[in-house]
Amino acid sequence: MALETIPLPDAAVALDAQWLASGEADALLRELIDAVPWANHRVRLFGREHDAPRLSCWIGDPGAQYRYSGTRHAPHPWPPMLVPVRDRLARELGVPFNSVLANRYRDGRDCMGWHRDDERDLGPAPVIASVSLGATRRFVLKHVDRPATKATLELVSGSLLVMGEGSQQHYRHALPRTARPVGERINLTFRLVKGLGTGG
Ligand SMILES: O=C(O)CCC(=O)C(=O)O
Ligand SMILES: [Fe+2]
Repeated sequence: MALETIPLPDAAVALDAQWLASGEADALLRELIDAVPWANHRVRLFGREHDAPRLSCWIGDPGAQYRYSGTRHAPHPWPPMLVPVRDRLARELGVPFNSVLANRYRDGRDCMGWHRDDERDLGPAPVIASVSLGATRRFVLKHVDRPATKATLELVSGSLLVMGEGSQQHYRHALPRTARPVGERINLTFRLVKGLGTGG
């Protein structure tokens, strides 16, 4: 693993452009397209509900619930091909990830708006491991208090982006839409949901 630090104040962010070999990344993309029950999640924007511009699936250990649009959702069980990926990330990063949000961007119109992954269930300083498969897409980070402090990263197939301490507290991130013709992409954000089984 060759993680390179992205120099951003107040946050530990690192990128390994070649965490998976390209053949491995291609195979995983194909397998996940078939194995995952992709669905349109609903998102709330300015008080109104819309279909998110992407397909998603929340995957994890039983009890690793996920909140969106004000509702708690039970996780889909781990598809077998994600288990070695999760275990390798846990080993290399020292974080016992128990869930992953899988997002599927069918083309350049699919995207994700500015947000933070700062759900209370992830604790005050979550480490999020983001694995990208398929088409290269642009990923942007912007400091919450200083909008001039930002970074633009090209997330290629097989890359691993680690958003560590401070990254959710001090930055927002987004995956903008693009008019360029781009193929399909899957992104996997591995997370550690705390307090499993407490029901709180
Ligand atoms: O698709 C990406 O690279 C970003 C996904 C993301 O930010 C998320 O799942 O919270
Ligand atoms: Fe995110």
